[in-house]
This record gives sequence, C-alpha cells and structure tokens, in this order.
Amino acid sequence: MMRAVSAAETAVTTHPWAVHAEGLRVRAGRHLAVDGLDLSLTAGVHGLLGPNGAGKTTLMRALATVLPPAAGRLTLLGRSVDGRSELRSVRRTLGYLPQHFGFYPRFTVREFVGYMAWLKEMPKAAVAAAVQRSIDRVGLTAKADARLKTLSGGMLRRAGIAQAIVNDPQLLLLDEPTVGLDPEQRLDFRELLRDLGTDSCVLVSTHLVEDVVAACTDVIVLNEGRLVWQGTPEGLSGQGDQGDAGDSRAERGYSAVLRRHRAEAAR
Ligand SMILES: Nc1ncnc2c1ncn2[C@@H]1O[C@H](COP(=O)(O)OP(=O)(O)OP(=O)(O)O)[C@@H](O)[C@H]1O
Repeated sequence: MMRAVSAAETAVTTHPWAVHAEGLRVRAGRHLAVDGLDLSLTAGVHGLLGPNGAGKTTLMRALATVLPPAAGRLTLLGRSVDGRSELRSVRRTLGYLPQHFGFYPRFTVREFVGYMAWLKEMPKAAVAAAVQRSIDRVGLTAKADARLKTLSGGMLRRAGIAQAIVNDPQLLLLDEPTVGLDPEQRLDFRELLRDLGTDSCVLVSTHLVEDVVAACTDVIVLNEGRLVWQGTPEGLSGQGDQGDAGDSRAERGYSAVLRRHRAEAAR
C-alpha cells in the first residue's frame, strides 16, 4: 500500500530552502550582531543591504559555517549545521567570498583557486577544468599564471570570486564582492551574478543599492541584527518619497525602510 506523503516531506526533498533561519542569533566577539533573524532563501540572487554594523558580515560568516549560531535554528541546503558530517557535506557545496580574505602572495591565481578546490574536496579529475572555467568566468584568463602579490585590488577580488565559484556551489555567499572593481568589471560581474542565480542561491552583501537593483531578484535589508525588509528591487523603489535621502528611487526606498525601522525602534 502506498503511504501518503505529507507536504512537509516533499518540501524538504524537492524544494529545500537553500537557507532557512528561525530566531537565529550569532555573536561577533561578545556582541550579539545577529539578533533573532528569520530568513528563508531559495534560488536567485539576493542582495543584502544594511548600514555599517548592521550584522551583514556576521550573518554571512554564520551562513558560511565559520561562526556557530548562539541560538535559534539554521539549516543550509536542507541540512542542519550541528554535526561534523553535516558540516562537511554543506561546506563542499558552499562558496564563500569573505570581506577580507587571506591568501598566499606567492601562489598564482591558478594555484590559489586549485588549492581552494582541494579544500572543498572536489574530485581530483575535475579540478583543472573547473579552475580554468572559474578563472575565465571572472575575466582573469590573462592573469591565470600571475602571482597573487602582483595583482591589483580589483583583480584580487576577482580571484576571490573565482575560488568561491570553483565548485559550482548551490549556496554562494559574496561579502562586498564589487569593492575595487572598475565600472566595466562591475557590469560583467552583474551578468555573472544573474547567470549564477539561475540555478543557485546567491547572497550578495553590498553598500551599492544600484548593484542590487541591477542584478538581484530579491532584496534583504538588515538593521541592528534584524531583518527589517524583504522584497523585490521594484518593491524597494516604491518604499520612499522625495524627502528621503538618495539619488535614485531605490536609494530613497532603502533610506525610507531604515528611517521607519529606526522610528519603530525608538517608540
Ligand atoms: N569581533 C568582534 N567583537 C565585538 N564586536 C564585533 C566584532 N565583530 C563585529 N562586531 C560588531 O558587530 C556588529 C555587526 O558587525 P558586522 O561586521 O557584522 O556588520 P556589517 O553590517 O557587516 O558592517 P559593515 O557594513 O561596516 O561591514 C557591529 O556593531 C560590530 O561593531
């Protein structure tokens, strides 16, 4: 006899949230930088906005499994992040560009990306082609065999993006990826983001509202460790009015979201 399958079971097996957080709290040092966050993300490009100190980097680090949750529930790609074997399997399918990343200056771009592929336990036979493809995708083909110490800041950032995408991650976390990119590279990067977001869940932290509008399917606004707004870029543009700060409708909408949250918090 066939057993009835509950909606909850199919949801987990066929449509797992790439990120599902309930009441998530994360400490940065002693400070509770993420304070009771509820967030669910699926495939697409999600732009993470928030003022300095909002908790964006701390959230990214928690989703990258670098920082453990202090409280609440967190599942990534349908798996909890509690046990060692779950963590290992999640990390194989993650890509993460930290805000500040360490690297060996004498490594070439190819060696660096290859080393990260090895850390992600990619099958040996697939590494060389995957490394070349990710270097090509970030526009560093001509610099593939240059040492990292000889690269400009923007090129180094692109090498960082290449290592993050080398394993075709299902969950890609990019913390301020456009810092140091020149205007032409930023346009290319937006195209790459749109491409990556068709199959994967991409979370991009940025201060540039225009990048979010141009490349994201969804916007998340964080303030004081809490999610204060989530919706489409068009929806964000509709939040503001002429009196709000900003050069574009989206910037004024973002200012309005923060203004309202601050007013509510002050009550
Ligand atoms: N190691 C630490 N020890 C104590 N407090 C910290 C530490 N790291 C971060 N914080 C604090 O946690 C809060 C959130 O910091 P976080 O770096 O996550 O914010 P952010 O939104 O990424 O900011 P920015 O836009 O400036 O990069 C800030 O108030 C910050 O001062």
